[in-house]
Amino acid sequence: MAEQREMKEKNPWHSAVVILITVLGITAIVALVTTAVLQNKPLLQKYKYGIVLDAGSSHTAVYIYEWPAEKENDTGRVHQKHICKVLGPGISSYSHSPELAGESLRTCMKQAERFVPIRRHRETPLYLGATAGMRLLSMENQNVCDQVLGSVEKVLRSTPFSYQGARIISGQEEGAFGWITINYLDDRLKQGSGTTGALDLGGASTQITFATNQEGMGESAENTVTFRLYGNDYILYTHSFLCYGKDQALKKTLAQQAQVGNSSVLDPCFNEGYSVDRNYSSVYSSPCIMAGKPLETGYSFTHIGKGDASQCQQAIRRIFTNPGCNFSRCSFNGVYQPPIQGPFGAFSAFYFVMNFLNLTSDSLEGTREKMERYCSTPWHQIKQQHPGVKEKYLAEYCFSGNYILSLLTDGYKFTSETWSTITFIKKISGSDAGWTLGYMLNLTNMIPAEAPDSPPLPHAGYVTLLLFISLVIFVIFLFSVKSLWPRCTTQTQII
Ligand SMILES: O=P(O)(O)OP(=O)(O)OP(=O)(O)OC[C@H]1O[C@@H](n2cnc3c(O)ncnc32)[C@H](O)[C@@H]1O
Ligand SMILES: [Ca+2]
Repeated sequence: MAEQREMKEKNPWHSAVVILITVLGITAIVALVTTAVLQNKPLLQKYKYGIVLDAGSSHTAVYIYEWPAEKENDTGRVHQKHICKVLGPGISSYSHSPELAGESLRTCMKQAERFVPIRRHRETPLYLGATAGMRLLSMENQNVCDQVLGSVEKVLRSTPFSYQGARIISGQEEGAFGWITINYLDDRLKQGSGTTGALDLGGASTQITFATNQEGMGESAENTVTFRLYGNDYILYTHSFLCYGKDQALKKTLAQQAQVGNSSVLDPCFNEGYSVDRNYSSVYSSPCIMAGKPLETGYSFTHIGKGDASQCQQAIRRIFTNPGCNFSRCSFNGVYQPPIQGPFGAFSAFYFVMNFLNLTSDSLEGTREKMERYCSTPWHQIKQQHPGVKEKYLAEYCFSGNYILSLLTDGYKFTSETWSTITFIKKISGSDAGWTLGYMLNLTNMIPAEAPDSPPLPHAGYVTLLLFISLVIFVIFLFSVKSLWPRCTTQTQII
């Protein structure tokens, strides 16, 4: 017994010191890991905001974006918090009373004041970008165009936000920023791998933008945009076709079918049974249709639907001119276009129309067949089937679907094979596809040219490694203490 007590006394494993060291060791490891975890835990999230007004030809929309304050330069962090659609037409339609253009924005701007926390108002940048409607107005009457911009500027300056300017953006910017938006939202820019091309169909213009390799891009400098984003270089092909948005294309197609003096126009792009009286001046009231405009347009005509998709496409094909191509290859109107490189995201009216027609996942042949069927359905039946849909949109879907088919195939040269690379999209991760997000990211320098330095290990990996090393040290320590024990025991036995 005495021997045993002596052994226990001499056994360091049972001594108070060793127990204390063990407890301290475990406590130290727990403290170390807890500190590592807490150190990297995000602080209470603080958000920043940005507002962009998309002053389109058909309407204006106010987009409010939000992002975590400390993650500004991380891709995919900015998202759309709210969209407010301004009531009434686009600002370019206020040419007869420019001051009302600004007034039309007030309701949405009041809404924006509620969506952005008051303490952030002063620092929130506010931009307005106007697109094809204002480009056309500036061609028609620069003075009125300036008055409209002055009127929206006055109202935007009166808001509590940090007003950064209202301007007409170029077609190149519209295309390139649309491309940035969808690739940013898809989180493709940081990876530096494949990107998605952008197809945007507005009311007055349409844009095609895709990344391409350098070969051949020297052919047309005006169609080339280069970016360095997150350390990757991109060469983009982009073109904006003014007057080829769906409203202007409809006017062009109708003007080409109408002969002044005729009291009726039989239109294959409208359903049979459709019949509306129109004035010739409404058809020719656009700088897009100046050519061929008769001196006397004060007549009216009855616009009658005939409902024939293939005839409609023939009529549409005639609005794409073919003046000869001065480059190695062209899309239409003598515009350079390198071979298309998919995949593509097609948004705005591409989506509205194809979604309504239930054509977002059909083959090219399937799309043609469905269009034939839709156009040949009598107008009264179409109205019966879709009682909740705005009649103007409903009447135009036969034209719009055929226009999209023709623009993509006859215009941009998509084939049965490449058609399947197009995805019709409205939103990506809750944010609308369109040029506004890319525009704001660019103006606020939120996409750095070089990839930001990141720690060699992700946070979880860092904590795991720390835990592992601590455990190894602790185990080594225990073994070294234990290795003393038999020696002590032996000594005891000898004694
Ligand atoms: O880019 P620009 O050419 O300036 O024009 P926009 O910005 O005003 O054009 P949108 O993309 O907002 O809309 C494109 C067209 O789609 C129309 N549109 C909007 N919603 C629609 C819907 O649900 N169904 C059919 N057409 C729709 C709208 O009237 C325009 O003619
Ligand atoms: Ca637009």
